[in-house]
Amino acid sequence: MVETGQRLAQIGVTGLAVMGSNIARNFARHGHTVALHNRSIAKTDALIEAHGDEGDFIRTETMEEFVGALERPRRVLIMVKAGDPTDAVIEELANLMEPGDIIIDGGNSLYTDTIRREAAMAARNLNFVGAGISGGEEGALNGPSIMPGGPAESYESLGPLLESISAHVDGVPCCTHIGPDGSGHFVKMVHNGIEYADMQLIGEAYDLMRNVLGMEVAEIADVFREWNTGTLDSYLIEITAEVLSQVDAETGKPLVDVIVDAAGQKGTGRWTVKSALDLGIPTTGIAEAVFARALSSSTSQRESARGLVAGTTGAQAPADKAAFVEDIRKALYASKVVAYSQGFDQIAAGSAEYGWSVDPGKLATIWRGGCIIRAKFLDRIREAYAENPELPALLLAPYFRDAVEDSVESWRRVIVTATAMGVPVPAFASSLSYYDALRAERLPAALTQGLRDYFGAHTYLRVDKPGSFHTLWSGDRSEVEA
Ligand SMILES: NC(=O)C1=CN([C@@H]2O[C@H](COP(=O)(O)OP(=O)(O)OC[C@H]3O[C@@H](n4cnc5c(N)ncnc54)[C@H](OP(=O)(O)O)[C@@H]3O)[C@@H](O)[C@H]2O)C=CC1
Ligand SMILES: O=C(CO)[C@H](O)[C@H](O)COP(=O)(O)O
Repeated sequence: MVETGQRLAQIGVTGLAVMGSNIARNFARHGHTVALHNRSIAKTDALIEAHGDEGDFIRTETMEEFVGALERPRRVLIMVKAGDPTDAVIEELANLMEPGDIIIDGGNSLYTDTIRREAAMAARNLNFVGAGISGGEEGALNGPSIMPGGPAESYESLGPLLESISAHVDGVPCCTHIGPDGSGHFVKMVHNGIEYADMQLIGEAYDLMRNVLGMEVAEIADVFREWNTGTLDSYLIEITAEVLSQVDAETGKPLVDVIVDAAGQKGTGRWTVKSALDLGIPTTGIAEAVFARALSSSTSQRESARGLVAGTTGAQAPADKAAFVEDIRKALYASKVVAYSQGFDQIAAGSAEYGWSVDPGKLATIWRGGCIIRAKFLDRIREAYAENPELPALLLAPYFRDAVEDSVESWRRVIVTATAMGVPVPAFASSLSYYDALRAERLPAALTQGLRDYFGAHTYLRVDKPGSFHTLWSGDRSEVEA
């Protein structure tokens, strides 16, 4: 119990599972006094027991005690399960807080929930900050990437605190104010969507080496290790080499061979695709990644389909293994450019729809460190937006345009070979189709418009004159202006 005159905490953390406990330790290690709270006291005690000597923690049991342990304006970071649990904790806190206090939701909340919660809290004169936090367990402890939305005034009080615990790259904190209400959670959602695409592309590259080239897992791990020294240098490529190098102690097999091949998902990738559909942005790389996880988990259907004919008779693996590995690297890089380009398109569209004014260059800057998609690549994205803040698409920035043009022949060879050999490459293939569609002089959408006009009199535009037109399909087939 905290009594008057006792020391008060600069920040409180409620929800002390993987993320909350490590962020609380991170705050404490940076010299901040941290009030701790968890629904069940066991997690609070476990944290104090194991790490109580790392800094100044205030242990609390009840929400009343927790709120009472905070200096004013009170700042509370919620790190509990997204959805109903977050609403329950917000309500409990709001009933105990006073005007001007700040509630920060650091979980993976849906941005529309954040918009709703921010408005509800504002009506009670409380500041609500929806902050995307990325970095997993290790990032939470040693420096995550933090994407806070909410009122700009809240960032004045909160910014220095959050920046102090974030990752830093070239001395720059990986934390910046993103924009109003749901913007922080929106960009975190797209970050996770890109994470899905990145991981799917890595998976396809692995599968090609394994099932087209017949390489051993350890040898593939070495390829990823090598790739991590070049333009693909990133956290996910680095940990791919680690996971592929892991040997299962029980069987002596590569760990990847004893893990069930059904990918889970908690929702952020799916939300990204739903939002892309609503915004009309073709985020195809992320969509393929979400669908690939869903297909992998359709276990009984996959079981029933196992006997389907492959039709790969006569298909041969490329003779030059090293050359094909290089083709895969280039296909991976080009597909990754497409996924990021689409993700940034979606952020621009979301920002325009909700009036957030999200700065893509600032976002690329804070994604350079701390988060799961951190990569050397992000520095190039930051530079691209610094050179031209009005870029029509990331893919069209000179650096990325050159990189993709340099990769496109390899990209095609990889997809042709994969298709001939019956190895699925949904994200590689759809990314190349996106690239081809984007650069096409004419698209078959003209025929779609003709068909729509035929069956539904939906009208079409002409290339040679203004106005909307309709052909009298069931009459004399003359054209009328609509
Ligand atoms: N794990 C990760 O890598 C990342 C997670 N996130 C997000 O951060 C948040 C925390 O994630 P993580 O640390 O993995 O923990 P979990 O998502 O597993 O959530 C567990 C925590 O939520 C609490 N909780 C659950 N239901 C309630 C409730 N009804 N009322 C009060 N508390 C409740 C639990 O309390 P109790 O101990 O009493 O059960 C526990 O502290 C989530 O929103 C997650 O999506 C964000 C980035 C990365
Ligand atoms: O936010 C995260 C990383 O950035 C979390 O780890 C999240 O759980 C990842 O999503 P999923 O579980 O759907 O793969």
